[in-house]
Order: sequence, then structure tokens, then C-alpha cells
Amino acid sequence: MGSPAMAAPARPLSRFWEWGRSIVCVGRNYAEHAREMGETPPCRPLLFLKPASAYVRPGSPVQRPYYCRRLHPEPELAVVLGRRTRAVSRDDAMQHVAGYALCLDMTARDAQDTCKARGLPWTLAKSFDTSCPVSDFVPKEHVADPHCLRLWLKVNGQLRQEGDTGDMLFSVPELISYISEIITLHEGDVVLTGTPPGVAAVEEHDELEAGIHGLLSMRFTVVQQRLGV
Ligand SMILES: CC(=O)CC(=O)C(=O)O
Ligand SMILES: [Mg+2]
Repeated sequence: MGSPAMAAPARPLSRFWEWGRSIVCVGRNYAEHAREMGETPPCRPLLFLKPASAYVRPGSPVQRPYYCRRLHPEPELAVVLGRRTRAVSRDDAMQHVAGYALCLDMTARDAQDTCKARGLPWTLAKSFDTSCPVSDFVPKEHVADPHCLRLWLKVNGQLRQEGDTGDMLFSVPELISYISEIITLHEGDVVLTGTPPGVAAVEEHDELEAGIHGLLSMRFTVVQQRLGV
């Protein structure tokens, strides 16, 4: 009698966006993007959070919130954690990575400007429904080095943004080690690692296409949020 076939997990990590886990975001991790926003590159990672309800998958639209008139997509490498991670060293951090994905850190830039001016948290700018479009999962075995990837974004077929993850100010191990000193990370949590320069607004009905060269791509349409629906 052979051993029973291993049942597929009821909740595979390859569908991490269904786990209801945390999305820890890093800002200004590319010097040129910090500068285009009128900011200086940070001396330590700038962190903010998105709720798991922010995820949206291809086939569903990205909503521009009713209070937003300047919606910016930010293509970012997403790191998916494979186990509980608390105060891990930089040397051990990569052992805690299960894989990667591409996300768009959708940003209500006008709301963010207001929040910055008033010293308020960025919640309205960063945490609205569909503010985290997410690609398929890529197991870490398929990525030789997460710092040798090229991200791109097209809007209505025109190339809008391109960047190399080798330009990140803080590397994946540095981010995981720093974050895990402050926020215990768990299997299925995701770290968004920041966007390269070239951000700009998109409009209702725009077609977004984003990808990681040689790995994956994804498409979304922008729609206007209608209150009450
Ligand atoms: C100013 C920002 O929105 C920072 C950010 O999200 C980034 O990717 O950098
Ligand atoms: Mg971002």
C-alpha cells in the first residue's frame, strides 16, 4: 500500500492574496523617485501598510476613489514571506522568502499631498479598495536574484515607467531584517519594495499593463468609483 497522495494545501501560498495577510509597503526606496517627489532619499526604510482588502486581481478593475483626481500606479517588486519572521538577520532573511510577485502601489497622489501637508497618515492615499493590483505568484526558485529584475509599466500601450531593482536603496534582506524588528511577519505576508522613477496620473478607462521582464505581466482597466455601489 503506497503512502496516500499528499493532498494539495487547501490554501496554497501561490494564492497568498486570499490569505488576508499584511501588505507592508516601503516608500522612497529608489533615490530618483524620492527626488521626483521633492523628497531626499531616506536614511532608513519608510514604511506604511495596506489592508488585505486592497488586493485586486487581473480581470477586475482598479478603482479611482471618489475623492481622488490624481491616481498614480507604482509598479513594485513584491516579496512573499514563507514563514514567521521576527528580528531576522540580513544573512538569514532570504531563507524566509517564499517567492515574488508584481504589485501596483496605487496612490491617490492628491490625497497624499493633503495628508503630508497636514501631518496625517497616508491611509486615504494608499489603502483604498483595489489599491494593490497583484500578479501571479513566482516561486523564489524561479528568481536567481531579486536585485536583477526589470520592472515596467505601460498606459494605453505606451511605456510609462521602467526600472531596475538593482537601484533599490535598501535590498530585500535589509528590508526584511529591518521590518521584522518592528513588525513580525508571517507566512503569506507581502513586502512591497518601492517604485522606480517616472510616476504619473492615470485616468478613467485607461488600460494599465505592467510586468517584470522575462517573468510575468498583468493588465488592469481604471474605473471611477461610484458611491453607493
Ligand atoms: C511617496 C510615496 O508614495 C512612496 C512610495 O510609495 C514609493 O513607492 O516610493
Ligand atoms: Mg510605492
